[in-house]
Amino acid sequence: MPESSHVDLCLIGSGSANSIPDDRFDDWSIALVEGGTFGGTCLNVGCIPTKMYVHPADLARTPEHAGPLGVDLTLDRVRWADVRDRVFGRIDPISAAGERYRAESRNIRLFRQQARFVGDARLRLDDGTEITADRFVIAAGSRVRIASADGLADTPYETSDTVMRLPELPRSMIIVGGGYVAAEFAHVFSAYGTEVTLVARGKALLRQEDAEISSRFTEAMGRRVDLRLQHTLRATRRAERGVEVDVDGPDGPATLTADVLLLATGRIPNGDRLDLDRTGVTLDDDGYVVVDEHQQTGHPGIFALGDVSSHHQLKHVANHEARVVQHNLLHPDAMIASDHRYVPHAVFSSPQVASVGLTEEQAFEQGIGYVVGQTAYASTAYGWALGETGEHVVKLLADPATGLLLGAHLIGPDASSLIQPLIQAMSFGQAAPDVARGQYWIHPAMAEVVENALLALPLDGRSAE
Ligand SMILES: Cc1cc2nc3c(=O)[nH]c(=O)nc-3n(C[C@H](O)[C@H](O)[C@H](O)COP(=O)(O)OP(=O)(O)OC[C@H]3O[C@@H](n4cnc5c(N)ncnc54)[C@H](O)[C@@H]3O)c2cc1C
Ligand SMILES: NC(=O)c1ccc[n+]([C@@H]2O[C@H](COP(=O)([O-])OP(=O)(O)OC[C@H]3O[C@@H](n4cnc5c(N)ncnc54)[C@H](O)[C@@H]3O)[C@@H](O)[C@H]2O)c1
Repeated sequence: MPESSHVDLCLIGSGSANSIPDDRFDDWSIALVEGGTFGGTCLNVGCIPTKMYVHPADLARTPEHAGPLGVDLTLDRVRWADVRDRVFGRIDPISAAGERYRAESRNIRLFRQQARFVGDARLRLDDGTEITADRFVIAAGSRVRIASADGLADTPYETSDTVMRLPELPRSMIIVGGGYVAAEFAHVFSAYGTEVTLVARGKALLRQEDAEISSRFTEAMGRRVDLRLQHTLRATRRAERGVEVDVDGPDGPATLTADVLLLATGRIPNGDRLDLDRTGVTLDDDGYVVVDEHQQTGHPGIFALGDVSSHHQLKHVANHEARVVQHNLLHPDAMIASDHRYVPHAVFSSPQVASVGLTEEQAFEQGIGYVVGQTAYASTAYGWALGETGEHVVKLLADPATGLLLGAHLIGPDASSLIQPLIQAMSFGQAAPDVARGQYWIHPAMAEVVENALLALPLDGRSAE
């Protein structure tokens, strides 16, 4: 007969929720339910392995960047199997050790199954085990969205879940999508030597970015891959070697062939697979669990965090929300709110892109007054050292009345790190002139491009005070 148990806390998902139980929860009885690979998306198939593929890709492009500076280098080859085995030789043991640690813990019981709600605060696992709990945390993440195309069911294809474990480096690859995943893998595989065709239905790549950044990125990627913008996927089929893909573009239909097809067409939150209506938890129109500022769902004592409830679908957001939920579980009478005011993101492609706050288009559409300050990497001393030619920029938007930053958008080397003082300025309400002149900027570091963009804002030295 299937067992049933009652616990103080039930966590659904071992990604970000796994960081919640620390020694303050030692006297809580906890159930941790995980139906997939222990550790979730970021560790196993997301942020961490992808960036471990991006760094070797950056290295593989060194000869391209060194030549114009007078250093002739050649790339012999990328040893795919060694790259892959380094990545998963590092990650798989971390996942296994994390699982072992939880499985052996005194007060936490690990259930390695899929779960669904079958009643009010009542969860059923695949083997029939039922768990009731005083509090639940739904941290079930998201899954790959598969684009539809005739014949896809009979065509071999990869997604971000599988492509990093390919047995060998493909000679050619068709990537469908124009967002984060497509941008990062187009960089990785083209740098490794794969012939990449990138099929995107929009007029540009990374269309959620500020239009100027998206357009600069599209232009740069267009020089590296066979870029098919405004193309839709119609049909796919298995070919003698690899796949054939029929697409429709502005010049009519075309058939593309490649060894491998990679679908990078977004992610769907997993709330739809939990029968949440049985426990009074609602989903919004896009399928995300609805939570309040305390990360609490409509059902008191049931919290949600991360990709299952956050439109951002970013690990640093899931981590922040996990800290908020952790506090609110421990201090139900003094709950704290999540801070989603200035959520940054970066695309680890080449060039890198990083952004926080409003794009110029959003500021315009929302009728918010703004001024723009923009500086090219090429105009700073370290930009000269790098041989920058003007395509990489820092673009800032600020409120002309207060000098407070409204948005920051970077494209170029180390954009994901260079943006941090701008995230800090926005988070702590520091006005642009104060950030520019209230501290030293190391000369001649690349960060001077940020200083110069702050100084380029037409603000007459205005500060928030
Ligand atoms: C290729 C890729 C690259 C990425 N790169 C970055 C990046 O560079 N930076 C960044 O900030 N973000 C990145 N992300 C996004 C980031 O990985 C996610 O935002 C983050 O991992 C979400 O964490 P989570 O805890 O919400 O969900 P997850 O880590 O996905 O955890 C959810 C867990 O719940 C389990 N589960 C789901 N349903 C059930 C069920 N019914 N029963 C039992 N268990 C269940 C799943 O198996 C999973 O292990 C990337 C994502 C991808 C796909
Ligand atoms: N560096 C990072 O932080 C990072 C990296 C990778 C992934 N992620 C996270 O993972 C999520 C998923 O990434 P993603 O790139 O898959 O999603 P995305 O939402 O960034 O991009 C999806 C792309 O697929 C296209 N698309 C959707 N349906 C399509 C269809 N039927 N036919 C053709 N094209 C279609 C969209 O137009 C878009 O260009 C991101 O939203 C992001 O939150 C983050």
